[in-house]
Order: sequence, then structure tokens, then C-alpha cells
Amino acid sequence: MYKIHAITNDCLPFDRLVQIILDIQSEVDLIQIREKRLTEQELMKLVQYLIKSGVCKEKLVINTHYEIAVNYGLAGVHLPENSRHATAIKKAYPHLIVGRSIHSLSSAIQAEEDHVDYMFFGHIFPTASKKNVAARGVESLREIVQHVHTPVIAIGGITPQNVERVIRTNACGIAIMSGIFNEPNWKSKIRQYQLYGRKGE
Ligand SMILES: Cc1nc(C(=O)O)sc1CCOP(=O)(O)O
Repeated sequence: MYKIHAITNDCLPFDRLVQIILDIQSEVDLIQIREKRLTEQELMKLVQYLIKSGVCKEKLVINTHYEIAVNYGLAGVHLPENSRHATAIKKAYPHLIVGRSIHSLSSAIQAEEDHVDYMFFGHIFPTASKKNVAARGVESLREIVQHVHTPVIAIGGITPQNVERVIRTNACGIAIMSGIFNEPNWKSKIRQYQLYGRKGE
């Protein structure tokens, strides 16, 4: 079964965000807190509240703020493409999962040299959150997957209808934002994403 990462969509009211995370945690491998509009203080509050509400710390990765991941015992941190902190973070906190976004083969090779634990490559298909950049497509994904040993997670515009094409590239997983967090029936939607993996087992 391929990995499923859920990425928060930076626009939900606090209570709804917490509810969805609680509901989906047993269905996905990792949940990335990507709430860019929040201050560091607000992010800490959110993380504290999630843990207090019963969210499993080992399921949580936070975007950029590795100090929050360390201080609250989260599974890891997800870094942007231009971040050069991965090597230093891995050295200081070997237990922390460190992921990075990449958008080209050269970035993928750099991320591998920096010993990240996984990389996100996207966006694979057109998606509302990347309107002004052309989608990179499944063939670019396949090329990246063939060139690196580090797990590659595909992101961007992935739906239950196209997930099979993505996984056929040998990408080791998918990352989903709107397909979970913008969905009224988020739990049943995740099951649709899982279906191809189950059939392929
Ligand atoms: C957060 C993000 N990063 C991307 C990248 O290409 O690096 S695409 C993306 C948004 C993914 O949202 P959806 O699942 O709704 O298409």
C-alpha cells in the first residue's frame, strides 16, 4: 500500500480543522500542518490543542517550523524547496522525519544529497493552489522516481480518478490537500484514495 499524506489547506476554522484531523488520523500515514497564515505562537497553540484532543504526535509533521516539531515531539518537519536546513536538522535531531518539496530533477538530487527522508514532487496535475504554474505531469514524476532512492510522494491535483496513473510511476505515495480538507465527506473520500492501493496489493 502506498503512503497517504494529508496536507492542511490553510483556510479552515480552528474547530473544523481539529475535527478533520481527529477523524482522518487513522486513515493516513502523516498529516502535514501547513497553516501559513498562522503565527508561530498560533501554530504552537494549534499543535498543543491537537495533542490534547487525542491526535497522535507520531502522525504530525509541521511545515517549516522544526523547533515546534522538536519541542512538541512531533514526527517531523516538511521544508520548502529552497530550505538548506535539512542536513543540519537531521544531524541535530536524527529521529525527526525531514521532508522537502522539490520541483525539478536537480532539486531532487540535491534533496537526496541532503539526506531528506522523503520528498514531495509536484504539482502533477492542475490544482487550484498552483494556478499560475503549468502542471508537471506523470512523466516528470516517473523521471524523478527513477533517479533517486529517497521516497518520492506525488502532490498536486491528485484525485481518486487519477491516483492509479500516479502510483504506476512507482512513486511511493500521494499527498492530498483539497481532496480531503475541502470535502464535506472527508473520511469516505480518503477510502476512495486507498482503493487502488488495496486492489493492487
Ligand atoms: C501544497 C502544495 N504543494 C505543491 C507542490 O507542487 O509543491 S501542490 C500543493 C497543493 C496540493 O493541493 P491539492 O491536493 O488540493 O491539489
